[in-house]
Amino acid sequence: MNGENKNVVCFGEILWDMLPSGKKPGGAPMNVAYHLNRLGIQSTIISRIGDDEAGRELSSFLDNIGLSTENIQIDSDHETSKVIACIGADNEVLYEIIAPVAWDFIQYEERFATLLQAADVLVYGSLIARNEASRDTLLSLLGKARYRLFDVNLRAPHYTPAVVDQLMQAADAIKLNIHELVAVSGWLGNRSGDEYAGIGLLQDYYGIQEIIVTKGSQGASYYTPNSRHDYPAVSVDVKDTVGSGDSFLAAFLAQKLRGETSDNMLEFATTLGAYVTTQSGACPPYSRMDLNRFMWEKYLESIQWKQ
Ligand SMILES: OC[C@H]1O[C@](O)(CO)[C@@H](O)[C@@H]1O
Repeated sequence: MNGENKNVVCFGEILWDMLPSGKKPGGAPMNVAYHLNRLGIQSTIISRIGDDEAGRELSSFLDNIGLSTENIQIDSDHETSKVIACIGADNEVLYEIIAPVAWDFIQYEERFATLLQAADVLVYGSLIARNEASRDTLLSLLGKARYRLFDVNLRAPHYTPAVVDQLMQAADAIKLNIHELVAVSGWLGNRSGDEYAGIGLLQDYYGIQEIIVTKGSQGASYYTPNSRHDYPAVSVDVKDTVGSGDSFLAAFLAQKLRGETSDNMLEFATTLGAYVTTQSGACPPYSRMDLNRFMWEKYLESIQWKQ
């Protein structure tokens, strides 16, 4: 299976990340659509921009990379989103996500439902649900999707446990980092902070079939009701970690849609996530050759090849 006939709809924010190195296109669902598209899986983003220069620039970015702007609404009352991203200790990124912005007001359109009926997967996150208007649209669309992948992506202070719970209820699969797992399973009573206890709780409470956990230097794990796969982290010289988790998710999904094994899904996801941290911003350009070279270098490092 080569994934040619598969297609994914991503719902949520599209924005400019204002980084110390300059402004870069971003927004978790847009980043996922970007990487899927680069990896040869047809994808589209449903979002909303302002009727302004920043919005027109985002539209041209999408046009240039071959992502459709057909499902990007234009808001005449709210500006295109900008996020101030600062890099803290240990390469941790701190996001100041200004509100309200155009993507807080995505309106339901009947054609989105048609789009979803033909899509293999709907990808969504929690940030888009901070405002009632986009949240209502998302909740309506969740009912139409064939398969729902929730990228938990908690961005304080833009979420509440009640809304995250609602989004969890709808999910067939979720991706979250270890801190998010501790937080979300903590709301359900997991006081130990233990990964396996947390996973068990989410599986039992929500009946979620697939859970992907990223754990920084501890690598990543993929859980189904009767299996668990682990993959170690790849060590890199980090430029910035913006969008690394989003590229991880896109690579994981691309492999899954191609019918690859769990180990291949995790391996490729970890590799692309690591590669993106060596570049600036969430959507760097790259070719198959760039990824091959990166994987090869990492392999040589792992066997401690010395010239
Ligand atoms: O979506 C919220 C923020 O998260 C990112 O997607 C990275 O994961 C940024 O591009 C964006 O500013």
